[in-house]
Amino acid sequence: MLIASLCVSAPSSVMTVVKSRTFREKQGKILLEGRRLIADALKAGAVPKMFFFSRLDYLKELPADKLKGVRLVKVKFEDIKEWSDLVTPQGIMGIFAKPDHVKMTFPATQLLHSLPLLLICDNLRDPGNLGTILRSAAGAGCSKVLLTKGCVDPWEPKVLRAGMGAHFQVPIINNLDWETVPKYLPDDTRVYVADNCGLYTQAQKSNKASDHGWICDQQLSKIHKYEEEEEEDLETGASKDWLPELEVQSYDLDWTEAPAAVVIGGETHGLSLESLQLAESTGGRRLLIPVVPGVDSLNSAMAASILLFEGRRQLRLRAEHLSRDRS
Ligand SMILES: C[S@@+](CC[C@H](N)C(=O)[O-])C[C@H]1O[C@@H](n2cnc3c(N)ncnc32)[C@H](O)[C@@H]1O
Repeated sequence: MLIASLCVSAPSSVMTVVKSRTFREKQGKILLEGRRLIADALKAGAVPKMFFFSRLDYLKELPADKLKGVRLVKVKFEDIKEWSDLVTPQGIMGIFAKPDHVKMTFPATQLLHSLPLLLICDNLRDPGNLGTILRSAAGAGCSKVLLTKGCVDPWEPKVLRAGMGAHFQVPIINNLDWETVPKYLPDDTRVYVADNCGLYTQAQKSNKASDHGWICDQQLSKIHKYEEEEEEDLETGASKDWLPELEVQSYDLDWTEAPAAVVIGGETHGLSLESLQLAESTGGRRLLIPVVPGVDSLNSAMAASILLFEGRRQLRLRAEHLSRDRS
């Protein structure tokens, strides 16, 4: 085992580079911290390039065959403490090649409990929220998590910290354009959008998409926005996308009869038009978690968790009924 002692004159500036999105994107490398996360990454087949550690014991806990050809650098615990994002630094950090979900091996127990339930994150910007969502998705047995362009990088240290190992339990497909999302969905998937519709309002009579039945207040405001844009377009002759009509249903009514994907909207702008269009084209609906009047919306991670565990409950109930019918 070849171990180098690193003379780092400005450790914090080295780590600033290693933790930056530019480093991850240009170099295709990520930083992982902590013994458990590093062990999970190695088990999943992630490729290590370099380890910083303060005690040899920490390296001995890792599988020796995975350390071949890896640069091993012994540093002072004070350095690790300075670089660390953890409340209790664990004395080891590793630089890995950015994992590719196709080449990763996910834990057998996770695969055994995997359900025809997917999650799509639509412009989620908050690292803590995304990490929490990934952890819930792994816990609920989601088969995949798709992140559209505009979401925070899942390999950012704060996302990794909140994810608590979920990155190596469930496949995460990142940086997707909406046009490519359907390629990652199983056949016949219905896409449902999580929608904090607020108060329902009987749509006023008009010739627009709001003609039929009950729709969300929020949807009405979006419709007004698109109507204004449409009027502008009449002058230029350009045609605009129309606002999809999607039924609203309470999240606790059955929605898992086909493979289901749930879209969670971003913290600031909520759901995108593209997510509504995909839901409409796949026969999906809006899922509403009813809240007490006057409460605006739930935090996106909370809403995602409620919906995913409800999806899990429904799928397990269906499986139980099926097995009872067969016996
Ligand atoms: C904080 S909310 C978005 C608020 C945003 N300002 C808006 O007006 O849409 C983030 C996302 O969480 C989900 N969400 C929040 N509350 C929900 C509820 N009561 N029912 C279903 N989904 C909800 C939705 O996907 C929403 O887009």
